[in-house]
Amino acid sequence: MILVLNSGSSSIKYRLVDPADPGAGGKGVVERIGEADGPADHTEALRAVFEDLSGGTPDGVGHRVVHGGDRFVRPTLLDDDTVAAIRDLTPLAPLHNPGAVAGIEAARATFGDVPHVAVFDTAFHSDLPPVAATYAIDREVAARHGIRRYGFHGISVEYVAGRTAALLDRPLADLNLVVLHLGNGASVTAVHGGRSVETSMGFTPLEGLVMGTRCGDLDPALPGFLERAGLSPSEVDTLLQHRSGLAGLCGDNDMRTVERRRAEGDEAATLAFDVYCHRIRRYVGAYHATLGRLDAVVFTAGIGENSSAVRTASLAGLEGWGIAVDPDRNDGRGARVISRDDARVAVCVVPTDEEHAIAEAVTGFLA
Ligand SMILES: Nc1ncnc2c1ncn2[C@@H]1O[C@H](COP(=O)(O)OP(=O)(O)O)[C@@H](O)[C@H]1O
Ligand SMILES: CC(=O)OP(=O)(O)O
Ligand SMILES: [Mg+2]
Repeated sequence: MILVLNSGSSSIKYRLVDPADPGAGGKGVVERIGEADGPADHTEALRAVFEDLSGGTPDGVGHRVVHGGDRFVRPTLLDDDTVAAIRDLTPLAPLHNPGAVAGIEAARATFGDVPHVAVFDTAFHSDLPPVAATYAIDREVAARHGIRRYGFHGISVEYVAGRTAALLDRPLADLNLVVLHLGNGASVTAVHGGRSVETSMGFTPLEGLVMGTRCGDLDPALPGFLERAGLSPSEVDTLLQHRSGLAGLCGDNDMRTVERRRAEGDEAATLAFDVYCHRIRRYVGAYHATLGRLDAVVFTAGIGENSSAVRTASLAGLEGWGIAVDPDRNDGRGARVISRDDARVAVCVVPTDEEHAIAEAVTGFLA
């Protein structure tokens, strides 16, 4: 059994995976770490996970780590040195890496005798073509600080690309895909023959699509403008990471609530929904151009898998590009093709499973 941990700043999602039997094993989430009614810290949270797993010791532990920087481009066995290196990457992923490090340290203290393996969101994008990875800024400044596009959600996107090939019954090597991972964080990736060739998140997971609380793309002059207007750098960070996106536009970061309010005619929620979908459509068009030929648009993660309204609105008006969603198929469930039979480009819904992908990676490190 492999224990997979997806540690956030205030929660630990966990899953016990039997690689030989994907249906088996328990899972759960411990939330509100550090709050009055929750566990005091990640170690105490892991104790609750441990109890829930009724005391069994896993054969290995897999950890999702969002930012691997330049150093980590494949699943990596953890020791004191690699944990320190992951901690050093915190400034690049302030929302994500601290929780991962806390989870890793607590888990290594709890399960000291088994291999711990970090699996990175950035790894799948590590060989992005230079034209897609390079920001047009002074090369020396960029080199000094390691400034380039890293890309994220790679564990999910790689897994979903493989599943899409199976769903379409075509070799992944032959497919050009646009994969939309729409969860709390949201990104879009162009996948050519199983490799990431363009992706919307960049140096950090803030760039690109509109997200639950993150702004995505904006004029790079804005942070400097806001600082000159009196906000501190950390206030600007908080604004763009936590008080933007759907939450900034309408006060709600949960797409279910946004959709309900929109159905009731709420103007702020309607604009938030429209801005969210407009941004997606723009990226689908841009990545179609990057790929030249497009075989499938793929929706995954919480919003991508569950919101038929987002899928419809994001792809509306693209019939001339060979993209047309069938309303009945769109309303169905599970992994499926939702495009019309006469459309040139397949549109797919493919549930992601980051924990399964991480468990598979850990298996390679077991004796
Ligand atoms: N039925 C649904 N309709 C619309 N949005 C949904 C639905 N179910 C879940 N979501 C949305 O999915 C998002 C969370 O996605 P998820 O992939 O679980 O995020 P993460 O793993 O990044 O925490 C939330 O915005 C939530 O509102
Ligand atoms: C990288 C990222 O944004 O992850 P999440 O969607 O889990 O917040
Ligand atoms: Mg997620």
